Amino acid sequence: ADRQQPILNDECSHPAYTVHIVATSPLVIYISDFLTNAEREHLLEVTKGTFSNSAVADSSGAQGLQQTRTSKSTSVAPDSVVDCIVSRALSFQSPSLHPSHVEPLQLVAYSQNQSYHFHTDWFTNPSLASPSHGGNRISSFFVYVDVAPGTTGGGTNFPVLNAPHGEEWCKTVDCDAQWEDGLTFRPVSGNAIFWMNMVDEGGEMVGDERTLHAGLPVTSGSKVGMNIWTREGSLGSEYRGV
Ligand SMILES: O=C(O)CCC(=O)C(=O)O
Ligand SMILES: [Fe+2]
Repeated sequence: ADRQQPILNDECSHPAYTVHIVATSPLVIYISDFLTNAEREHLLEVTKGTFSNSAVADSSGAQGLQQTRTSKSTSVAPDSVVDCIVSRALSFQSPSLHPSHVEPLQLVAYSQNQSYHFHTDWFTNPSLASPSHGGNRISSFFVYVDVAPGTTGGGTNFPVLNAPHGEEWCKTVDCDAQWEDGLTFRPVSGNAIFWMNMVDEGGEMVGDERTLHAGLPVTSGSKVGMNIWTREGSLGSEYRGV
């Protein structure tokens, strides 16, 4: 009777998330309710006090601090809840995708006036996409883990992509944005954006320039997001922290 009760079930049950295709080239999919509230709280709890200034890889491949990314980041250590989220992200993509293709999950926290300038998640520097790195980042999930009530700004903007038409999109897409600014997702807790970073060019997979995106400045409130990056191949164990 005095046995400690697990906070969450270890069975890894998945929420009934819903998906909508936003674009087919590049493939962009919007996912509602990708995380449960219990998972969101768990991620915040296990990373509390571990955030430090976000790094960016420069053209030489070196990781450094830059004004283009003013948020704070942390890696999430694997546990049963985290592994369950990873398995969800894997099976979303393919039933045959091996967990070794996924990078350690990263949380990124923005407070007022913080942002992440335009970038691609795939690396332009081949040294960061070598076979031991599992090649390049084939896909990205950006998950809104926690958006404070009343937060303004903090959308995720794809300047080269077109916003889908229709009133029904306006909860998830910023319908007030200028057409020429491209596609901007509103930050909504628990929801996620999935996209493919690479495209087949004559039989070779290359980074897709159209996946350029930014984390727009949070103008008030705060936002915590999570990156789930999948590599083309198996990531060496030294990069998976195991
Ligand atoms: O904050 C966002 O909306 C996007 C963040 C992002 O693109 C990243 O962390 O790679
Ligand atoms: Fe990104």
